[in-house]
Amino acid sequence: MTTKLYKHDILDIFAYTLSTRQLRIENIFGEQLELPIYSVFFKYFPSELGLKIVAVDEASPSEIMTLFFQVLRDVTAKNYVEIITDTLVVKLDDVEVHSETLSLPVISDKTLLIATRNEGKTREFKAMFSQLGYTVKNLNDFPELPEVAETGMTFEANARLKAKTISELTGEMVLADDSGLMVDILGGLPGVWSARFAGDHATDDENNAKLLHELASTAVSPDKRKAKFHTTLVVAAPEKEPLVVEGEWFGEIGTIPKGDDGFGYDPLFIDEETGRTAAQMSLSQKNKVSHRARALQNLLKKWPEWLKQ
Ligand SMILES: O=c1nc[nH]c2c1ncn2[C@H]1C[C@H](O)[C@@H](COP(=O)(O)OP(=O)(O)OP(=O)(O)O)O1
Ligand SMILES: [Mg+2]
Repeated sequence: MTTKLYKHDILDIFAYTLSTRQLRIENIFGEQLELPIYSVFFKYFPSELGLKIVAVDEASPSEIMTLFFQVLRDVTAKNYVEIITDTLVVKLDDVEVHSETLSLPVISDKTLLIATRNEGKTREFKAMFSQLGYTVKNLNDFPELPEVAETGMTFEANARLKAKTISELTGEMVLADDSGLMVDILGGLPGVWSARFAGDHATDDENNAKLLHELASTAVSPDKRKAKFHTTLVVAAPEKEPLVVEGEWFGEIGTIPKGDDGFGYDPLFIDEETGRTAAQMSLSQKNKVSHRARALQNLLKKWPEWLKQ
């Protein structure tokens, strides 16, 4: 007897299994497999549905979410947008996919060009977008594309400049990120000049040293070292009005650099929630709380409407 598994079956099974931590799925022979979710050997059997089950063992929430999207795509052989609008509530520790029409951006060949040469940003975007099935490329993959002069006085102006210029040159949909550190006692500096705080071709270490120097005389107590990271993301595509979102992350500036992860001012930026510097966080930890992660969450909410433009 062959059990027909349709999309809603799979969704029900997934929602049930992930909530009960038991993975229960009927294979094409109608046998039910009761398996604990996190030591699950979740095997697809080839069937007329074209369903195949992949071994998932000790998977992390993001890996299971990737599997979840893969199952949905395999079962319906459709792209994310159709599938996601039917997704049930799936709770996985700190990753939640809601049933209302959450649509994920659909990019034809699943490649997204980021108008940046900053590998620190790119590493974070790669981690975020790979969970949604996309390959991220940046301007270092296209050396023939020009450096865009950031003549804007705001993050949005610069992000628009970067996204629009590269989109017009390539005819592609392009995401740009203009971001920076804004320190209260410095009146919001270095802000849009964060990359050039210590001079036109300053390194991260030089920028951090300048920041410590600027604060040494004026801001001894922690309450005088309040700061935030800001990101403005702009998506530009031919014949469309650009999509603009932003995100912020609050904290304070440390007195000595701590941590080896991240990039830019991360070793000096102390997250207000955890008291750890951004450089003391792993990539996935930072990608849950950072200004960039928050901006991306805002982007994913606005994306479906923007795509229909
Ligand atoms: O998560 C972050 N953690 C630490 N520092 C950060 C972060 N996000 C931006 N920042 C700093 C780095 C750079 O000094 C400036 C961004 O300047 P910004 O012009 O947006 O980037 P960029 O010039 O390095 O590369 P690009 O313009 O090609 O995207 O703010
Ligand atoms: Mg820049």
